[in-house]
Amino acid sequence: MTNNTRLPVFLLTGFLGSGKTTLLNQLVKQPELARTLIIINEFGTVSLDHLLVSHASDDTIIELASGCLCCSIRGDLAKTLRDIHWRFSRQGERSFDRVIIETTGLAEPAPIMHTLMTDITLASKYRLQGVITTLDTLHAAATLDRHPESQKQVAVADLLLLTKTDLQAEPTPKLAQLTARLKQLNPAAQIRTIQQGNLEPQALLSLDHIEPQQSTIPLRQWLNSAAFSLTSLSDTVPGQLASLSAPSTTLSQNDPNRHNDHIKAHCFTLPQAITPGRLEGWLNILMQLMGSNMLRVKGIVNVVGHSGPVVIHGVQHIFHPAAFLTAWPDADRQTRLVFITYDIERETLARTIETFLL
Ligand SMILES: Nc1nc2c(ncn2[C@@H]2O[C@H](COP(=O)(O)OP(=O)(O)OP(=O)(O)O)[C@@H](O)[C@H]2O)c(=O)[nH]1
Repeated sequence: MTNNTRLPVFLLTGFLGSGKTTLLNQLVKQPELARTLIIINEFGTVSLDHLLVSHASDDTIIELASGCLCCSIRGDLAKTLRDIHWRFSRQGERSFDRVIIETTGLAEPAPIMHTLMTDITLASKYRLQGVITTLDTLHAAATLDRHPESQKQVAVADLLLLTKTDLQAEPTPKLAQLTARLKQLNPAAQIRTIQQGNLEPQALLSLDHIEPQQSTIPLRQWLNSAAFSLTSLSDTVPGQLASLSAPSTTLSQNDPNRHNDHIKAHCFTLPQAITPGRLEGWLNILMQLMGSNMLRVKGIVNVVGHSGPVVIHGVQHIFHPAAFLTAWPDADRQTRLVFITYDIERETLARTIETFLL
């Protein structure tokens, strides 16, 4: 099925109390989002969030309680998504046009994304249009320090929303530091500040998480490798591994690297075309060796024998089918690979590239 026929799904994540429900409440009041089905997952036996979300028609809120979506009740989510097509139909007409899934504050988004990518029935009916992560500006720095889940929520986001900025009199150095840290963790994500959940629906509707071959977002913008290059160490030229091993930045007080975040963003540019066999072999090895720590991998690859770029995109050990585009968007034919990793250093990635890809 094409993008036009599959239903968009938005994943709303963010640490406990960071403003997910407040945002959802504002969004569902917007006419543009009227035909939205909401799935709320709460951890614990008594769930409250679904009571807090007001919606035009209450029967378009589904609550998945007593377990966390990313672990124990992923099957429930899959079943719910399979069933809602007929459950929410009136006289054969589906009564919703999109789905927003609000996760628990402690959920890791990647397993939920995998469910959407790997379940054949779901993948034929739904497409992930965006991952939105809320961060409470007052507590986000400490939360990122203490909770790897929070870092992972940032790493896979397309849109990062900094909430509760109204509680600070004016933009503070802390807010600037937080923004710099988020850019370090996920250079390609958009970052916005919001107050009391106010966000124009278009901010969601314009997201385009995957499938650049059908996307309205230009390829270069989708990859956004320029953002990675700005914040990562420096582009790698094969054969210069010695220089890669040396620390290349001096950490200052304001440097977001000083937090020792486990998550890092890396970008590699490779001038030469790559054979299909090597690309496949390298991807297999990469996934076998470090799949679970590869939070996000995206690439535009110059493959020998193809007139256009081959686009790769994976979340942890699961890759979307590669897309073979017919033409390059501009004269630049270089392969660009961007990674967001957990506890994987740049040198390690560089070595796999040099050894198995080149
Ligand atoms: N001042 C202020 N308060 C906010 C803002 N956003 C959310 N809050 C408040 O923060 C508290 C937590 O917000 P929620 O929207 O419930 O957060 P959540 O992420 O859904 O929380 P959990 O379901 O516990 O994970 C509530 O009391 C909200 O009213 C904001 O922008 N400004």
